Amino acid sequence: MEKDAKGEKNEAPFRSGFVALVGRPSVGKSTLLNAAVGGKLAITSPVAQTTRRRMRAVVNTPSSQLVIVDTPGLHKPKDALGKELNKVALGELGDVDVVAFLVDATKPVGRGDEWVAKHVAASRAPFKLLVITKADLAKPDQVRAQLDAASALAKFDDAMVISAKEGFNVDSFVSLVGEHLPEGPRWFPEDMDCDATDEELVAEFVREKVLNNLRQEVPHSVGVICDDIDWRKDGLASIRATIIVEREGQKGIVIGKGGQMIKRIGTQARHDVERLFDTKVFLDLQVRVQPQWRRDRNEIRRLGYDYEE
Ligand SMILES: Nc1nc2c(ncn2[C@@H]2O[C@H](COP(=O)(O)OP(=O)(O)OP(=O)(O)O)[C@@H](O)[C@H]2O)c(=O)[nH]1
Repeated sequence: MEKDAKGEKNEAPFRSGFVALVGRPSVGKSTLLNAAVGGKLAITSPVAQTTRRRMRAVVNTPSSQLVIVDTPGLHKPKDALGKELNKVALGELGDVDVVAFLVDATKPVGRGDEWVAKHVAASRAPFKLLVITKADLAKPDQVRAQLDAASALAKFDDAMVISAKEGFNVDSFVSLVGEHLPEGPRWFPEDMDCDATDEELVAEFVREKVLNNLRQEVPHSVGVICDDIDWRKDGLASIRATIIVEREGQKGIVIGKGGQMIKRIGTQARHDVERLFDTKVFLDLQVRVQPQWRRDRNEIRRLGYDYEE
């Protein structure tokens, strides 16, 4: 907490948001992501279809929470599949708060970098950071030349040099990015030290939106289950989730007049889920009344809460 000239407390706002790491294959994206998290991936998705899905990790600091999304290495597409993969990686640039463009210190800046940089330049992300990686493998002159060459590829808001392998400037990367995220809440619990499944994350987002919109009316008697995530061939995700309440009256409140409330909850949750999964999402929300579900220990577990005997 900072104090201003009058000695009054001046609390800095908490910041949170999404960060995309982009760059050519093998530039060091995953290594940076791992180093930033400190070896412990709070949230990862090492599941099937890794080509379509990205790793994501949550980095917590006292003043910020970064949700970092790793992308498949970008390359000039040679075929339809390459195009498809690139589309996934590039889609990420559309809706993140920070884009970090990684350039390998040891490889001459080339047409591959240029090609990725063009997309970075076109991104709407409010903060674009140039990161020269693998500094431990390059001489200072080489790093400087690399900085100059890469800086000319697009308009960056800042630039830095790191070595994820040696931990050099990784903390600075985290704090610089953190400073440029929008004000916002901690999306994920700080002590979340286990992997969360995609289903759990979706349920968490939906539940958050229900609580945000209906703070007074539907207190803790609401649970959310994500019933199904269908990763479609076209890269989109079709998701079904159920909001569970204890009484009919609560169901009406969650649905709202003419379905307005459930629509609002769905839109807000979908937006978050799309940012997290980095793909277009269809989110189908149902509301189910299940009296006293909180007394059913299996149901509680199914809803993702710990049940203590
Ligand atoms: N010496 C050194 N090697 C590094 C550093 N960062 C990454 N590497 C190495 O570079 C190689 C590629 O690193 P990755 O992190 O897998 O690269 P990536 O960008 O995620 O690769 P793709 O998933 O193919 O796009 C690995 O062998 C890393 O060990 C670094 O700071 N220093």
